[in-house]
Amino acid sequence: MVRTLDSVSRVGVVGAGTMGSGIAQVAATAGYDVVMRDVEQAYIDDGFDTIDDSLDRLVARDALNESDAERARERIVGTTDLADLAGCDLIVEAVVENMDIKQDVFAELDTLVDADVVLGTNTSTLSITRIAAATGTPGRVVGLHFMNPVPVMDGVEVVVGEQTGTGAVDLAHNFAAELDKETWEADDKPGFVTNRILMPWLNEGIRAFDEGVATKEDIDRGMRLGTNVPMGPLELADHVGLDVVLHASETLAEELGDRYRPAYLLRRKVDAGHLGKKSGQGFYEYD
Ligand SMILES: NC(=O)c1ccc[n+]([C@@H]2O[C@H](COP(=O)([O-])OP(=O)(O)OC[C@H]3O[C@@H](n4cnc5c(N)ncnc54)[C@H](O)[C@@H]3O)[C@@H](O)[C@H]2O)c1
Repeated sequence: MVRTLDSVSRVGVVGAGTMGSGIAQVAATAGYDVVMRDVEQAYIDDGFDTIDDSLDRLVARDALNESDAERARERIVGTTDLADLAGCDLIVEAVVENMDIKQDVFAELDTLVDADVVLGTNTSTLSITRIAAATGTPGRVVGLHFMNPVPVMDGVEVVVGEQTGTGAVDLAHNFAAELDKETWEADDKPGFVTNRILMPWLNEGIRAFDEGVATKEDIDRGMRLGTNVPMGPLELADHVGLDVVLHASETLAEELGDRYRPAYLLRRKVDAGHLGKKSGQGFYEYD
């Protein structure tokens, strides 16, 4: 038996980067006390800067009132000490997308937190089952795949590993609902639903551009106007980060074969350090 939502009041978030800071923010906004852990104080400080900016933007557009934003901010505590997660009722891991690092984190968490605490992972492409294998309690490990940017996106993908128990799955859905997110469920197969379909779509957009099918602007316009998506493949790839798209595509290609092979131009952009919006240049240029 794992803890149900009624007994969750403190949430531990491992990793204070793009996703961890967002998850900490939405959990705190929903009223949970949050302990956010990263390996260095500088990363925690960056995480808090991201949270402050995001809360300010929400207040500016009247999506959140100022006192609720302040209260949310006060509910989040940062730490570099994993042991500070010991009293948490639910853990969400959002460290770098690397199996060895995630397995180390889960092995440590397994001995640190009570045996009925659900351990969620925000992995985009890695096997939940393999992450869970680093623990002695794989039944409590579940995929809790938030979308970027977490405070803006409405959906969370719940991923069920080979040994994930129904209690952990139920808690994942219920917790996401408490954060005002809708969920869908995927079996633990490479890329789950979202990245399995998104990654080849992005790569095909990049190949279409490289092969001269249309200008980059027209590829994006065509997909926006033609299929009613908010962003076309080249602008979305820039937004996600070209290094992130490359890494995810490589992981999926290892498992699913050639149809997931990254586009040549994607690799060339990453080799050049053109990573998209975050580096100021990708398929487009940014200020
Ligand atoms: N960025 C996205 O668009 C996106 C979307 C969905 C899911 N994800 C997944 O979320 C996870 C995190 O991605 P991100 O974009 O936030 O990465 P990020 O690089 O912004 O942040 C990762 C953080 O983890 C920290 N970290 C590394 N080892 C740690 C440890 N042992 N303990 C605590 N912190 C540690 C790093 O210092 C860094 O601050 C990955 O699994 C990624 O695949 C990312």
